[in-house]
Amino acid sequence: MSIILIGFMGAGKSTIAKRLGKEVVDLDQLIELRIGMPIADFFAEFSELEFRKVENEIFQEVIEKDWIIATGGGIVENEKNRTALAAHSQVVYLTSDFDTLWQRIINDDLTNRPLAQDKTKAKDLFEQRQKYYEAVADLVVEVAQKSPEEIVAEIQNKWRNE
Ligand SMILES: Nc1ncnc2c1ncn2[C@@H]1O[C@H](COP(=O)(O)OP(=O)(O)O)[C@@H](O)[C@H]1O
Ligand SMILES: O=C(O)C1=C[C@@H](OP(=O)(O)O)[C@@H](O)[C@H](O)C1
Ligand SMILES: [Mg+2]
Repeated sequence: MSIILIGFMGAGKSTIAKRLGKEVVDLDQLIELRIGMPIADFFAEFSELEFRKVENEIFQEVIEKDWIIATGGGIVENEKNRTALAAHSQVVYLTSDFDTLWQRIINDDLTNRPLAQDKTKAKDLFEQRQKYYEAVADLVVEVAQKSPEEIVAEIQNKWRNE
């Protein structure tokens, strides 16, 4: 089994996953390939519900493979996904306080997050999801004030000797 990264928007899932090994997939990138447009455009043209259908379908496909997976922050909203994550043994929850994540989100010029347009709504989402992340995590890594390299080392050390 390989590592699956979960956590709220801005936690560093996409950044860290690509540093953890060679067989890495970013679920959002696979989704954009499948839908043929940026996620933000898909939300606007169709709906979040339609996005979740694609996200859940692709997640169930990739979790069967032995790839390092960077999920999207909302993967835990679906119960079937949570069940699959709970059955997995290397789920890493990248966590931090909301303000740290919000600063990263607003400073991120490369990714347009449709669910991060309103700080109050994003904070509500952050609070609603904590219990789901915590319930399926095999390792919880605080990411504030740590470099990507430090976070990668912390994750690799967890399973190095097992
Ligand atoms: N350890 C870190 N320290 C500082 N900035 C980071 C760190 N990890 C990621 N970032 C930055 O935070 C933003 C979100 O990172 P990203 O990997 O897209 O997060 P996620 O996939 O969890 O939404 C990006 O601008 C990225 O460069
Ligand atoms: O939290 C969410 O619901 C989402 C997070 C995004 O991924 P990142 O967490 O990698 O930004 C992306 O899947 C989409 O915008 C929805
Ligand atoms: Mg990401």
